[in-house]
Amino acid sequence: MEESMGEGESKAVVVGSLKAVQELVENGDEMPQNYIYRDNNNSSNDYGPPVDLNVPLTTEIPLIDFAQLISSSSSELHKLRSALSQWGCFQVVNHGIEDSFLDEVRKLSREFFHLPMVEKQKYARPLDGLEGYGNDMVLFENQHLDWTDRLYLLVSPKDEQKLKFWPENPESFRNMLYDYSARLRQIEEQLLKSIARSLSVPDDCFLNQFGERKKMYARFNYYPPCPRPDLVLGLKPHGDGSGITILLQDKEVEGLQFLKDNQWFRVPIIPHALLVNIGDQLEIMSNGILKSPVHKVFTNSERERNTLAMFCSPDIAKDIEPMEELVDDERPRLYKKVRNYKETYFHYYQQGKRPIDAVRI
Ligand SMILES: O=C(O)CCC(=O)C(=O)O
Ligand SMILES: [Fe+2]
Repeated sequence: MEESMGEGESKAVVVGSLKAVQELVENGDEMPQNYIYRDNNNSSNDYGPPVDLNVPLTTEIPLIDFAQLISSSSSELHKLRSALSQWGCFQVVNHGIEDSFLDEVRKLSREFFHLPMVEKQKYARPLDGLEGYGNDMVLFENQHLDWTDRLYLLVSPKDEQKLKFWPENPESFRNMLYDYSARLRQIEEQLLKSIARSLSVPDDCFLNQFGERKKMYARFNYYPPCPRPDLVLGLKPHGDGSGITILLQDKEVEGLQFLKDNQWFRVPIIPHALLVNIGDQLEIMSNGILKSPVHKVFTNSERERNTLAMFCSPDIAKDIEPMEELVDDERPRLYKKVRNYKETYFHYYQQGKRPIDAVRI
């Protein structure tokens, strides 16, 4: 990481382990203060009141046909570019993964979170680690907490996998994750090529910048029902630190919202679509043409919600910077060179700040 990323202004501390949100719910505990957005008008971030129960549903997030995209249909490429420069996200259909497999992924994810706590604790994230089962990572005193438990695992490169965090229960969980990530890697590669093509830069240029040792992380998000959806968020507003993120949404329970032109929109559920969004690193590489959208997750008091986010990012040893082809007099270079962007990402993230602001020129 370049110095320019700066040290966070607040000191990072490991505050200690928290109860899983699920435990708070099951024990009927009083809501801990750190989850509550008390002064909704004076939020700690720049995106308006964090919790808003009146956000409209949008039908405008583009739907992209994967098969047409890889056949280089010019209208689909055009749609892709406009989706990514306006919304920073799209839903992809016709991606080739069978509906039944997506349902299986959802089923096994849900089953994991429904195991007894002692069983899940076998995969607990260590205090100073990223991977494993746990809840929101606490880096700062008085940090706001998200109403979510999660299982976070590195799936690529394979020789960096930490299998001790990979559940052996449910029995087919590991195989499911191997299979799902293999399928997603193909989709990721095709998408990176298509995105390049839509920007009229060489097909492989993002893939080359990602490198042979590109990273893929899986984050299984579990949002238990929340007694105060009017005061608590499932996930605070953030842009992803990835290159691109491919999200499998819950098939029945809504929760995701995107910010576009300073207005929040709820994302509709399309049961067998995958939702793709740009992360900060692709915004940087594209010199800001592709937008890493700010998004958040709201809670509800009735039903749990399960999602699976796959974060696809460049090799951390590689420098990330705007591509020369996308810098010119009309579009001067907007971002500095960075390496290992994820390293300090979480420090900004946990303070409700945008890490990408630190690399803007
Ligand atoms: O659960 C969701 O709908 C979104 C998850 C997300 O934004 C993330 O894991 O970064
Ligand atoms: Fe996200």
